[in-house]
Amino acid sequence: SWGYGPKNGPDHWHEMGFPIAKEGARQSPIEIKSQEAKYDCNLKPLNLSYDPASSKSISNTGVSIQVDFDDCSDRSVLTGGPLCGKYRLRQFHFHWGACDGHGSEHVIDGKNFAGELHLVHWNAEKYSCFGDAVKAPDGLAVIAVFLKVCDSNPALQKIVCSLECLKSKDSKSEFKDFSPCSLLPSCLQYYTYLGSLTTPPLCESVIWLVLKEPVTIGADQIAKFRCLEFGPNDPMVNNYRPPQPSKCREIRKNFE
Ligand SMILES: NS(=O)(=O)c1ccc(-n2ccn(-c3ccc(F)cc3F)c2=O)cc1
Ligand SMILES: [Zn+2]
Repeated sequence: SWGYGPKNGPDHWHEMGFPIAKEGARQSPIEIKSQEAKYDCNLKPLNLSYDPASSKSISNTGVSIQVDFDDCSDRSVLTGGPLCGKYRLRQFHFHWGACDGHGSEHVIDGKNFAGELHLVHWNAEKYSCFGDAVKAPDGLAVIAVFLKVCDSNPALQKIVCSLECLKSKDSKSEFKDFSPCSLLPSCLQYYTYLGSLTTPPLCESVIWLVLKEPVTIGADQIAKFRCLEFGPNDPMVNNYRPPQPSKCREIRKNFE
């Protein structure tokens, strides 16, 4: 099935059952040119209210490392920003490169970061389950946080320590009492645009919130991400989709 290799990677997804990859009007990620993003004074600050007790498990999905949350009630929610309604946190996961010079999905003024964290939320006010929300144009809201290789990040250490038992595809461990807001930068200024999931099924249902400020990850920490595997003897690296045509989409920012 689809992946990130030379035969099943992003350039092949359109011929692997996901024509939207080529034909879509709002595909993600995109390159963000900061000077072209329009400051919108009506954009509210992001309001995050996460309950650490709602974290459930961490798993190697075969394409990323993912922490899943209990989204049966409004325990971890995102409101504000450009959003109408309450978006429930379902999972977060990462994308990263084989080396520090690339690995992020969004690109800012031509700069690639070493990785990117995605916190995936769904509109629980309008839709009854994630599966319904993922098909709606306002169904999902994903916060993207760039990872910059610098000092070690204590907030990532619990994740990094759990990777040793998650090397293989479909491995899974319990992962309780983790506070996802510990992964966020102090400044929550953001860019926002309408886009899609960045992997199949590539649904055009995501309101993207790309934070301007990166967070750090230590060289030793990202090295452990690179020891994970897509499959046997197939190191999990470069699990990112490159920027897609902007197709004259408006990008807004909540800062001047
Ligand atoms: N990288 S990202 O844009 O944040 C991203 C990319 C892909 C997904 N993704 C993949 C499959 N699903 C999914 C899971 C359950 C479901 F019912 C429907 C889905 F599309 C999903 O949400 C979720 C997030
Ligand atoms: Zn992602």
